[in-house]
Amino acid sequence: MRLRLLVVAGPSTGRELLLERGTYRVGKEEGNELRLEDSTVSRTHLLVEVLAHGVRVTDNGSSNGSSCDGLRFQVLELRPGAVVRLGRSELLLAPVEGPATAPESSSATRWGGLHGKSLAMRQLFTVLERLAGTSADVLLEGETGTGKERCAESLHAASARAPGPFVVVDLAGTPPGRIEAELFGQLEGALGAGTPGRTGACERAQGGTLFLDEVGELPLESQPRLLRFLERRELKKLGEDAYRTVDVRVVAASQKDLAHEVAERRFRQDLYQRLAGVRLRLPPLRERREDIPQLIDEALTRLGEPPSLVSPRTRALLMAHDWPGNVRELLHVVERVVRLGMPVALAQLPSTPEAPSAAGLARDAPYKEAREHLLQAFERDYVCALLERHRNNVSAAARAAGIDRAYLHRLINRHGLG
Ligand SMILES: Nc1ncnc2c1ncn2[C@@H]1O[C@H](COP(=O)(O)OP(=O)(O)OP(=O)(O)O)[C@@H](O)[C@H]1O
Repeated sequence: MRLRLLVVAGPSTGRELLLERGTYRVGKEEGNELRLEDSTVSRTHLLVEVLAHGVRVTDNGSSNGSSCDGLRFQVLELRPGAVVRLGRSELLLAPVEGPATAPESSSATRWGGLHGKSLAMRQLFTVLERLAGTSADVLLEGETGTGKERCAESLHAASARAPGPFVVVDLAGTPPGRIEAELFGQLEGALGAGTPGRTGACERAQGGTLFLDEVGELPLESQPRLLRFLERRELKKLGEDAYRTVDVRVVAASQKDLAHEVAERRFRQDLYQRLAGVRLRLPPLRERREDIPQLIDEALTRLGEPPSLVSPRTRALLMAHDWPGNVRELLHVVERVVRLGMPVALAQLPSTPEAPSAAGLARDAPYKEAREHLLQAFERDYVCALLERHRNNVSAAARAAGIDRAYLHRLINRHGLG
């Protein structure tokens, strides 16, 4: 794995150093491989030596010392995801490609408002825990409903900024012509006589965290202003002459693959690089099905219901589903079960590859194959609903359906519903 050291806080935020082999120097003097324009950093503050699975960092007799996870060190071996603090600057050790996820995983199965026991989520918790102690900006990537906003909120709540505001701007839901006023604010009369003045989200987030949802939707012409804000934390309202400085952490999120947007020239490369310094991916639910039972139970507890409300059979069904709407969709289904007291049948879920609905049937498949597919889906759906209706009493279910009990048992086994 190729690694880089990325400056995530302090005056040189955004600067990075590729670590290939040998020893590198970090400090405020010219001539260091990574130069930090930070007066609280020594001339050559830190030595970084590349090892097989990480790096070794050595404090080079600095005046203000070096620390990691709040502990001062002389010599330390770092794994990807670690953050080192020198003076006011913070350096993150991150892989060159892909998200800044650490191979180490937390033993916790929740972090703030995020639940999950899968390896991917526990690795994410390790990185989030470390990032909470820094002021690094973060880019969260993931499909709809994977928990990007929840993640940003949890990061805010776990950070020293928690007493400050958490301000959300949905760039997909704001008309392009209004985005700059929404972000930076406007002076009274700036957009014509009588238009009211307003404070933008970047300023309202003073002392706290700004969450930029769907940052990929930011129009190209507004991108330089956001870049300037990210680099200098300076803004001016529409109609204003002078810049003002704010102290804000920025967490941005995107469903779109921003690197692809850059390749298509819809997103500026420099803005992407500034945003993607620390990139975290929220995996889709279908890649971490083992989290589903916990998410169901957590939702039931929140709604004041016992885990037994969702039967093992329904759970099996929910585990098999592909969840294109991810955790949001799962929570809606659980809420529906609670609210309507309605069992979940396959027909109520969008089609999954394992159990297609008639609507999802491939019409261009050969007739026999398509028919078999549909019958399988019908059988599974029917048996599920039947068992739910009869609270898993197979005899009663068989009687009501007018089929033999042994035959119903065979159907249950064939579809793995036992
Ligand atoms: N790991 C999780 N544990 C508990 N709840 C979660 C988790 N992930 C998401 N949720 C819940 O799922 C719902 C959707 O999450 P959220 O709004 O954070 O997703 P998102 O990725 O920001 O979606 P979108 O891109 O559509 O805005 C919320 O109710 C959130 O609380």
